[in-house]
Amino acid sequence: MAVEETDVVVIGLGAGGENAAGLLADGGLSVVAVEERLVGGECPYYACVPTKMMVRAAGLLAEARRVPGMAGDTDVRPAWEPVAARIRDEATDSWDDAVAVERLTARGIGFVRGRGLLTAPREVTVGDRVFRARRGVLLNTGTAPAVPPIDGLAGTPYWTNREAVQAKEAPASLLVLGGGVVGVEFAQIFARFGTRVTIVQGGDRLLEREEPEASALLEKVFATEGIEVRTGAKVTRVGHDDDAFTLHTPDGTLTAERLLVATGRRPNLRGLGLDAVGLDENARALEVDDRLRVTDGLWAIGDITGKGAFTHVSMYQSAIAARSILGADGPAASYHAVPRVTFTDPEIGVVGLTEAEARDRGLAVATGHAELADSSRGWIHKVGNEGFVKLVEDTGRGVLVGATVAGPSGGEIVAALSVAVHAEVPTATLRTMITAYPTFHRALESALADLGS
Ligand SMILES: Cc1cc2nc3c(=O)[nH]c(=O)nc-3n(C[C@H](O)[C@H](O)[C@H](O)COP(=O)(O)OP(=O)(O)OC[C@H]3O[C@@H](n4cnc5c(N)ncnc54)[C@H](O)[C@@H]3O)c2cc1C
Ligand SMILES: NC(=O)c1ccc[n+]([C@@H]2O[C@H](COP(=O)([O-])OP(=O)(O)OC[C@H]3O[C@@H](n4cnc5c(N)ncnc54)[C@H](O)[C@@H]3O)[C@@H](O)[C@H]2O)c1
Repeated sequence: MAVEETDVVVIGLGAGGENAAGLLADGGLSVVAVEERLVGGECPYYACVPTKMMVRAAGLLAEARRVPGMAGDTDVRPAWEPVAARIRDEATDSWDDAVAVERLTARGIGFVRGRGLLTAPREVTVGDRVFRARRGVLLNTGTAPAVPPIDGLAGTPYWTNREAVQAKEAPASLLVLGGGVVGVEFAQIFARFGTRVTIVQGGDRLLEREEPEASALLEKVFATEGIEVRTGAKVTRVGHDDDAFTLHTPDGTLTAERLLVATGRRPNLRGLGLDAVGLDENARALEVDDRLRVTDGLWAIGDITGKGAFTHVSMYQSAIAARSILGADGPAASYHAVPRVTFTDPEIGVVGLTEAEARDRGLAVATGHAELADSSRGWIHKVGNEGFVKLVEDTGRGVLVGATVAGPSGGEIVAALSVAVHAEVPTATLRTMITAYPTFHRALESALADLGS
């Protein structure tokens, strides 16, 4: 078998892999890009983009339902068809990546559809082709839904995010297994389209990685929207017949037309040939240095690095990895100010550390809190004004190390605090800032005033 020579092989074209392949080609290197499914990965076809189209549609319904008592009357009759059509036609091209492939090849990148396998250092095999990468290999293989080994679940037509974004109609009822980000976003979307939703969460609260105040707020809002939340739940068995799924728990059974499994992700590391380069394919994540290097001639970016499973992290890392592969200088990767947004209503925008994480690191911590409803804008906004600002200060250094903004546009407002955490702006300086009246972000002033009190 003839070995094909190239400078770099990229295995897996998630958001970061696609971007890095382009940067490397622009930098003058020959690049072979290997993707077994769809170029662009999870985000454009099964995750961020289609789910945020759903969030937008569900938000329109919620706003229309808020009209009575504020601005007249509405008669809201949800229809899923425009949502499904938009995802099919505008977002995913019927889950076809021809345009994305064309974008790659137009930049001179060699595209190979297939499963990439590391067969030796700097060597990748795809089917019957073998590539030797002079500079090295970049891995961006991402994650797949993790499905728990619950008795009876395998073999049933349960949904993961991949089937849920292809829904042709909103089901009459839906059980959501898992109350993390995926679970809560889909739960509220479908509930707003009339689906009777129950979240069955193993952890003791929703969004257990975020501030407990955010979990409590979501649980309160979900209750008002008719979404049932069962926390601390243990599902022992899953049943399915033509009409329904049944979850068996020690407290009884739950039944619904559809079941969405949203219990986390598993990294696509198994079967990648990591043992051929002396690495453990059973690891939760690949250990990378601050240039995204795993070992000599091997780089990794995206969800498989365990630095935050978000598209913006994958993109951020792709630029650093590409620079490293090109031998160019530039800032090293730093993760002290990773932002993330749970696109529920209220949105939960977060940056950096939660209070618990800051305390676990042994920092001297002060927190500041303000309710959005108590701000002038929150009071004016009235219906749908639930939310808060929570700041986490490292009092030793006098800087914010984390913040949460929950509420209308929480994911946008938190950007101001991302700047503060990223640039380590002294809280004393933040307190001298002028915030426009009457904006939601004026609540930042109140939260700053509350710090340590
Ligand atoms: C429902 C949902 C909603 C989300 N919403 C958001 C959001 O709003 N904002 C946000 O920032 N993040 C969101 N995320 C997370 C986001 O989707 C991921 O962080 C993002 O896709 C980045 O992943 P990645 O770059 O690691 O690779 P991925 O997108 O996972 O892509 C990896 C690619 O590698 C390919 N591959 C794997 N193994 C091989 C192999 N051996 N050979 C060839 N190809 C291979 C796969 O087919 C895949 O195309 C969401 C996730 C889910 C599940
Ligand atoms: N808006 C966004 O940026 C966005 C949206 C969706 C997903 N994501 C990314 O995708 C990642 C994965 O999200 P996710 O929600 O799938 O995972 P997750 O790890 O955030 O949450 C999974 C939840 O499922 C629960 N769980 C696990 N096993 C269970 C079981 N057997 N029964 C009941 N509950 C169980 C856990 O307690 C946990 O709370 C996120 O961490 C995030 O990085 C981001």
